[in-house]
Order: sequence, then structure tokens, then C-alpha cells
Amino acid sequence: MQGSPRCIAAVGTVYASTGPFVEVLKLEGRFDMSEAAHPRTLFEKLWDNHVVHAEEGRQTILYIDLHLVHEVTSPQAFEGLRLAGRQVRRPELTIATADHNVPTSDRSLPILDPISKQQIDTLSNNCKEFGVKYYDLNDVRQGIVHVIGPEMGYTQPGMTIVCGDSHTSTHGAFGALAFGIGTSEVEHVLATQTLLQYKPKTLELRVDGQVGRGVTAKDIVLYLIGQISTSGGTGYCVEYTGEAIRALTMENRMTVCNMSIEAGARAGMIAPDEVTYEYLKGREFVPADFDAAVAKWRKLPSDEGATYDKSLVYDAANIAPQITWGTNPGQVTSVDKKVPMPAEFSDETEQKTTALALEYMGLNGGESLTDIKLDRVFIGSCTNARIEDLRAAAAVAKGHKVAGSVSAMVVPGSGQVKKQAEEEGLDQVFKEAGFDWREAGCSMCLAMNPDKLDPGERCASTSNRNFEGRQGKGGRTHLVSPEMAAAAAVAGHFVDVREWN
Ligand SMILES: CC(C)[C@H](C(=O)O)[C@@H](O)C(=O)O
Ligand code: SF4
Repeated sequence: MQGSPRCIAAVGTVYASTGPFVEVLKLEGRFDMSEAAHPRTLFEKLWDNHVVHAEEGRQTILYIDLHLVHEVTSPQAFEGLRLAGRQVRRPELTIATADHNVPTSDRSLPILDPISKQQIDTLSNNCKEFGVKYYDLNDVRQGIVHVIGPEMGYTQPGMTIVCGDSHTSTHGAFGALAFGIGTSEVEHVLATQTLLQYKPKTLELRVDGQVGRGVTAKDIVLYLIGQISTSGGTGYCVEYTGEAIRALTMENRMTVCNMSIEAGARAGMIAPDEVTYEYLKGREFVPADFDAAVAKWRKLPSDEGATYDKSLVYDAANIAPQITWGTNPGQVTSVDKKVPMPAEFSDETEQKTTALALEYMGLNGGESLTDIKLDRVFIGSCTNARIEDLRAAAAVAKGHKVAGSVSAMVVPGSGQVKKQAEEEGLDQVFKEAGFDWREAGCSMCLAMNPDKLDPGERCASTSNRNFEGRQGKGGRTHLVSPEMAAAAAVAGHFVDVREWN
């Protein structure tokens, strides 16, 4: 690389000017740079392959291959470009959709909430003005940004992928370096197709052996967060390895990587393999010369002898279906356990946070998880609203009825997931069981749209955050797998899905 980056101040954002470097990088062909003197991890290869400029002790300028945009974190970024008289540097590497604010009821009706309507209209107008591909609400390809990227084959191994959204880690399931960025960084990427980043350390989370019946990818990741806590991944990029991870489908792998951020990690990734290539084959936006792309992707997995800054090993046989009992995803335990009591923790701070969480959740501690009664069930979100999730939930719900005391909804992650589910008759299974069948969007994952819990309502949710008020003010969230959620909807309380038939 020649020269050093210049910085241009513009409306409070400092752009690293990368003009010549980006072109050099393109010409060199980044994958050919993956041969190095020492064995490298998947993360190190991805990082090295995207360095535009690095200086000791300073942030590195990384080239970004794919930028995903949604309505919540993009308005000020586009406004910044407009004020600075700039264009989007690589519109063809940028795609947008509306997901957080969209109502999941009848799409032909107007959006009643004025703020939601304004955000969605603003995104549509910005995309038009800046030449960015926008999947609008009438497009079957609209959906949660982390569901539609992989579904259309935009997400590919070896890429750097960013989005103004913390669950961008989902895309790491393909062996990509994918992470969330803030709105000022969204502007930076729009303007330059690069990003300034400090290099994270590497953490290997290895899960050996095989999980038992009824134990899902969601249970694996909730278990891991329970083990390392919501700060266990801070400062790290996680690589998930081991037999139990390799055995997962692509959609399951996305569920695992999705929640990396809930462990505090910068990103989470899984090395690509035949499962990855098979999933991508034939999707709309994969490289035209697919075999040549696969040949490059095969060089990505960590080299024999490569070392991580830290490695932790777990046994899949110890993982049972998980349920969160508290107000962060690390406050989680196995379905056959009891809600913990503050006194069970040795650390005084943890005793206090447990007491506060229990109070918010309306629990005393000591109750069996299977005795907890539910008011609502939400099957959806970028963690668990892909077709395999819906199939798994439908298989549990089939032939049963949702308990009279429960209101349950299924929200597909995208229009295409919805269509596929309808072709398979899953919508009928859900509707006959008494579930509400909705249009695609983030929905009750975060209550930025009409789908919300009422104060005090208790919900079994397949989403990824159980923070106070996350699903509506005063709402109480228990995170579970789609199978556990469907069984809870039928029973009216949590049940151990391993005993379901
Ligand atoms: C609205 C968005 C910025 C936010 C995120 O970054 O994750 C949301 O998707 C979430 O899940 O809380
Ligand atoms: S589904 Fe939930 S976690 Fe995923 S992007 Fe939407 S709000 Fe965030």
C-alpha cells in the first residue's frame, strides 16, 4: 500500500479518504493475499484480506464488501452525505430494506404511526436519491435485514459485512467478518466503502460432541452466553468450532452467530464448509462463476496450528433446552432447573442484579421453570424466523391448540420465508392451532412497531434480547428456541420439549 490516509472533516464525521487504496486492493485480488508465513485463524485471514491501511497503535482502515441499511440507523447518515455534497461510493455494494418499524398486519393498510411512516418514507427517498437498491414493503424479498442478505446470496464467505445494527454478527455464519456499526460509521461506509476499526482479539468457543434430541442452535448459544456471561466476549471476535457447530445447518449457524453480540463480542463466525456452499448455490446474488468462488472460499478456514487469544471448550451433551429467567441473555438456565435465588450467587453484585431482575420479571426465585405461566408467545426475529425455525415450531404445534390463556404469533423473517411457509402449508398448521400468522418484520422483538407486550405480560420469545421493556414497557421476556416457544404456547406454561410428542 502506498501513501497514508488523509482525513476530511465533514459535518462531524471524519472520513478516511481511501481513493487510491481501494482500487489497489481490488486489482490485487484480496484472496490471493491469504497465503502467509504463519498459520492464521479465519478471523486473521478475513482481517488481513481487507486492510486498506494499518498503522501501529491506530485504527485500521478496512475495506467493506457489503453494507446493509435499514430505516432506523440510516436517516442521519444519508443527511450527512447530502450536507457534504457526497455520493454513495459503491451503491452496488449497498442494499436497504425496512424492517424495524414496519407493521406486520395487512400491508395494504396505511402505516398509522407517523414516526414509523416517516422513517420508512425517508429510507425509500434516500435510496432513490443515492441509487441504493431498496427492497420495499411490497417486494416479496423485504424482511429483516439479517434474514434477507443471506437468503438472496448477498452474504458470502470471505466478506466484510456491516450494518447499523448490532445483530449483523448473524452473517458471520458464512465465514464472513460481520459486525454492527453506529450511524456516523454508516455515513463513513456510505461515503468511502471503508471503516476504521481497532483489531479485536480472537476467542474460540468450541462445542465438542453432539446435542441431544430437542436441543437446538438457540440452546447452544444461550448456554454459551450463560457460561461466559454477557461480557465474556468483550473485545473479542468469536469463532465457533467443534463437532456440534459443524453439525448445524446454515440457518442454525446464523442463530448462533446472531447472538454473539449478546455475549459482548464484536463479531461471531463459523468457518465455511460444504454446508455453506450448498446453501449458497443457486441463490440470486452469488458470484456467476460459483465454482471459482468456492475454490477461493476453501482457503478461508483457520490453518492447522493457528492459535486464538483464548479458547474455551464445552461438551454438547451438557446442553439442555434453555430458558432465560432474568433481564439479560446471560441470566439463563436449563428447562429442568429452578429459577435461581440471589443467595445462590457468591458475588455480591450478582446477588443484587439477580434480585432486581427477579423483581422485574415478577419471579421469587426457586420456582420450577415449567411452572411459569405465559400470556404471550412470539415466534420471530432475526434469531429464529427462517424457514427451518418455522418448520420446527410447526412440527411441535401440529394437531394442538394454543392454550386459552395465551395469545401467540408467528412472524416470518422475510416475505420469501412467508411464501415458502405458505407453500408448505405451515401457515395452516399455525392458524389451525390458533397462532396469529403475520407479515415479515422485526415485530415484537423490539416493539418499535404496533406489536408490543402490555405492562406485566409474560412472553416466551424466540428473539435475542430480554432487556427490561424490550418487547413493550413493563413486558417480561423469556428467551427460548422455536420448539420451546411452540410447546409453551400450547401448554400455557413452559414445558420440556424433549418430552413432547
Ligand atoms: C434498532 C437497531 C439499532 C437495534 C440494534 O442495533 O440491534 C435493533 O436491531 C435491536 O435489535 O436492538
Ligand atoms: S429482529 Fe430484533 S434483533 Fe433482529 S434486527 Fe430486528 S430488532 Fe434487531
